[in-house]
Amino acid sequence: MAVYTQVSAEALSRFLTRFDAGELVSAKGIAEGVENSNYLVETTRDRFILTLYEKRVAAADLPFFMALLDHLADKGLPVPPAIKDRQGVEIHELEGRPACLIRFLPGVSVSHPTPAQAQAAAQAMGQMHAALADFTLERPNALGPEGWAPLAERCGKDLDAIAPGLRGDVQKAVDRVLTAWPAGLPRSAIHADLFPDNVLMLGDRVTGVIDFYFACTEVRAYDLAVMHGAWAFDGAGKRFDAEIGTAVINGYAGAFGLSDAERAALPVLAEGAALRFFLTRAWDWLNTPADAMVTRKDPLAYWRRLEFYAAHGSALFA
Ligand SMILES: Nc1ncnc2c1ncn2[C@@H]1O[C@H](COP(=O)(O)OP(=O)(O)OP(=O)(O)O)[C@@H](O)[C@H]1O
Ligand SMILES: N[C@@H](CCO)C(=O)O
Repeated sequence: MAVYTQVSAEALSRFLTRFDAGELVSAKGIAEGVENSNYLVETTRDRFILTLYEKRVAAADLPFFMALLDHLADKGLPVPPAIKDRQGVEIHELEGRPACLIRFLPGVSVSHPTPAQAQAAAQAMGQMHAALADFTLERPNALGPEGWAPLAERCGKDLDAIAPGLRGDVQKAVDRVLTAWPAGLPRSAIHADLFPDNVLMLGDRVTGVIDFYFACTEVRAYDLAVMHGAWAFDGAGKRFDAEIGTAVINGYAGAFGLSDAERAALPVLAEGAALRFFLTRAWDWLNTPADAMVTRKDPLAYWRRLEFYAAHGSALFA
């Protein structure tokens, strides 16, 4: 579920009077997603997504995310910008939470992408990187390489409750990846979480790229590494799909380009990306009560990816 904050019909109707968005017809909580509260709102004019930002999104970061979305939408990319009210304001407060009314985009996220869909999504990432070349705002990556050792430390010995010996193995993996981490690759604003559930599609066409709330300034090719890990394995991280992996790399390289240095760094970037999702999932796993209404995501699914990249990474991206 992802409705942490209930919005009353009265409060929502009042909220909508700030916009030229029509009057409230219906509002339904959206079950997908785990980070924020999302509603599908129908008015007499249109459909919108209402998002109330919860624990992981800091209000201070919203201007960066909204500027990024405006920048991409202005360049014609299928991303959902926030709707401006009559005063031109995008970021509001509702029921005590920061809130935005967001453009609704058609499409559905595919749970088992085909190579053609993976290629189209990777092309969309390439187009996004091209459009971000002149985006000047910056946001540090709180879940980037400098954050991994402290996060592993905070998970601590409880990691061994996920799998025996995991804590020591994680420390070794963090050390290994940080030692090999590339210096000097081009940096840019990136999405940083381009999983299949964050891409809306109709057939093989990308109709929406959503959920920019981890977007940050980072090594640009790291975005591609995140995508590769998220798209080219089954959910459990047990089976690698080489055809999807190739479609992701070729889709991106065809749309934006991939330098030799970036390609050579992909094995370690992919290991780093796997580590990032392993660590945040492990933290959530250890700190979310088993009976919470939120589905915990399996950290080991990303540990398996990390092991796969460590074993096969250099052959994979050659
Ligand atoms: N602009 C949009 N247009 C259409 N549907 C959207 C839009 N934004 C979000 N959705 C729908 O709402 C769902 C949840 O959105 P989102 O993934 O942003 O939630 P979240 O809680 O921030 O997520 P996550 O757990 O993936 O980080 C999506 O799966 C999608 O179905
Ligand atoms: N994509 C992340 C969740 C945060 O968006 C994961 O699957 O662990």
